[in-house]
Amino acid sequence: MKRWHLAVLVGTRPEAIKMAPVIRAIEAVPDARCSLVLTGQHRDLVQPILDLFGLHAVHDVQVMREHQSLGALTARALAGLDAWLEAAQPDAVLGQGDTVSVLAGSLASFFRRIPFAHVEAGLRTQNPLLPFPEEMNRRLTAQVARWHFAPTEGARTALLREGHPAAHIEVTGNTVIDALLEVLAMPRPADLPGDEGRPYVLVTVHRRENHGDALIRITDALRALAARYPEIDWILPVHPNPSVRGAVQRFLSGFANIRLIEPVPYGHFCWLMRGARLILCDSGGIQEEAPALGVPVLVLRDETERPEAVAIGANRLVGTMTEAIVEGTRALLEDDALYARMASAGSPFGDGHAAERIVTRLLGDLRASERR
Ligand SMILES: CC(=O)N[C@@H]1[C@@H](OP(=O)(O)OP(=O)(O)OC[C@H]2O[C@@H](n3ccc(=O)[nH]c3=O)[C@H](O)[C@@H]2O)O[C@H](CO)[C@@H](O)[C@@H]1O
Repeated sequence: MKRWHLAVLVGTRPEAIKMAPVIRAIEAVPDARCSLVLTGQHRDLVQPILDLFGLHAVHDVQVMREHQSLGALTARALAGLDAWLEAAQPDAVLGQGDTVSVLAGSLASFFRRIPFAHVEAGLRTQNPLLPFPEEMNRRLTAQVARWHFAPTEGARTALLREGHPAAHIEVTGNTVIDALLEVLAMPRPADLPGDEGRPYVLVTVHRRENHGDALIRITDALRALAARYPEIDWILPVHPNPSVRGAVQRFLSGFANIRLIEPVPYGHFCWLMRGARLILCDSGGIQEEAPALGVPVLVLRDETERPEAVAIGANRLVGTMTEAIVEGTRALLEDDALYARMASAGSPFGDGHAAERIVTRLLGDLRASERR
């Protein structure tokens, strides 16, 4: 019996979270095996996720260098992945989302004539520059992908509009919901930052287009909110990116109820989200996870590629202007009816079985192509 060799590429924290269920699903199939390959884009944030889900990488391309440009990073990832693909010759490669790692991985696979499967395909803002460079990374990846695993009907529609064949698109739900449900089925960790019994708002910010002035306006809003609501803790796991860390530490240190903490391991973070009164963030994954937990999100961006959660009223775009953030947060904290509507709006990103659907479709097509 042929044993199908599938390679999964992972560069950053969100890719590790979203591909962990896919790797597990591949490993559960008797005639398939999985090689996990890291690019090393977020080494420190990825390893704890691999440990949490019991995963081991077979190779790390180690792409990161100090102060390198996006071009240099992409070139290093492309060359490193190409060398691994030449030696390993997998039957198909899977990559997720919109990072430089997925762009380099899809292109490297194309050059080696190995079919590429794009997980979380079809997210679009319609603005090629926002978010930068992710919107272009995912559009380019779609050009070379053989399979587009779309999380929602809206993502499928976006792919059809760009001319991708319907037969190559499958709506699966987002694998982040698989990962979230798996973590919440594990025992709750005892030592969570929000365990002191005080209500708290969770805040994360890291998007490149929010570095600089937008981040300063966001910190202004958080200081105003912390002063206005002293009974609430404002908990910020600070992203390791130096542009984020510098501004956050400079403008938010030294306030009694603003708690700057290190990034929280995913196994803890899911529970931290679940216990939050609300979440302010520019993160993509959190916009998907929080509605499944019934926690309202105010999105610190002007656009989102996740309009489904905004359309049903689970999330709201507040942008990055200080007043709008303060006002949006005030409304949610003080208007119980608005809060209840957002918290009970529902979860549009899947049922926790996305990974199974992806692996079933992919292996089905590979087996069928062998018979032909
Ligand atoms: C433009 C855009 O939207 N792109 C997204 C982007 O990523 P993102 O914006 O979702 O990235 P982050 O916010 O860094 O990660 C989020 C994850 O991290 C968990 N988390 C967070 C803080 C913490 O302290 N501990 C944690 O565990 C959290 O629960 C969540 O699951 O790239 C992905 C890859 O291609 C894409 O899929 C995805 O479209």
